[in-house]
Amino acid sequence: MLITPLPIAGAALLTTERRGDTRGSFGRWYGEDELGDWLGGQHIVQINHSFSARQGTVRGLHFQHAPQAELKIVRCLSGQVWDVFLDLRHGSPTFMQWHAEWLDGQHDRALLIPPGCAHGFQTQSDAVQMLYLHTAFYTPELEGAVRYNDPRAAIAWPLPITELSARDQANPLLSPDFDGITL
Ligand SMILES: Cc1cn([C@H]2C[C@H](O)[C@@H](COP(=O)(O)OP(=O)(O)O[C@H]3O[C@H](C)C(=O)[C@H](O)[C@H]3O)O2)c(=O)[nH]c1=O
Repeated sequence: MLITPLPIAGAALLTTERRGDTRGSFGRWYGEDELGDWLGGQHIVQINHSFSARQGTVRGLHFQHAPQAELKIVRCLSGQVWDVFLDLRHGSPTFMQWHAEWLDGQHDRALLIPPGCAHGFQTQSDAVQMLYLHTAFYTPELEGAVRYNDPRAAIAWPLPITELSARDQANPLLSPDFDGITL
């Protein structure tokens, strides 16, 4: 696994190998031993999957508050996404900065997103499947969100948005004096 640090502290692009043979291919996608300190002593406890039918769909941006703040590893299984995360950590040198990567089902790349960052993506094709590895259990009462068009985040979605959940449409805007979440 190649671990490439990203401009947001604690985030990385994970590139894994795909060993091909006459049957097809095999890849080791995750190894706690390979990630070591990047996991900060946390372990994967929940794995999720989503399917988005239509190009232009936006999901997010979501995060969980402490004590269920979670590290996420996200990978695209089919189709293509523009995957983005926003640093909400109080005191972080990259507070309120976002970073995005193109992920797709053909290239073995995944994003490691540290706790305290809100995550979202926009599909760039139809029929997108995403895999999410989480280090905390889903805890609705500790879920937080940033609205897709929050001017303080200024996320530059590549395409016009075609699908957005009612909940994500109604996500609150960050107050002008929001100075981050504590973990
Ligand atoms: C996350 C989650 C959700 N749910 C339920 C809650 C809703 O009834 C339904 C769909 O949830 P939601 O609308 O939050 O799904 P997305 O909008 O795709 O959000 C996800 O995608 C964005 C980009 C993320 O980063 C989050 O990991 C995740 O929240 O599944 C569960 O039952 N368990 C879970 O772990």
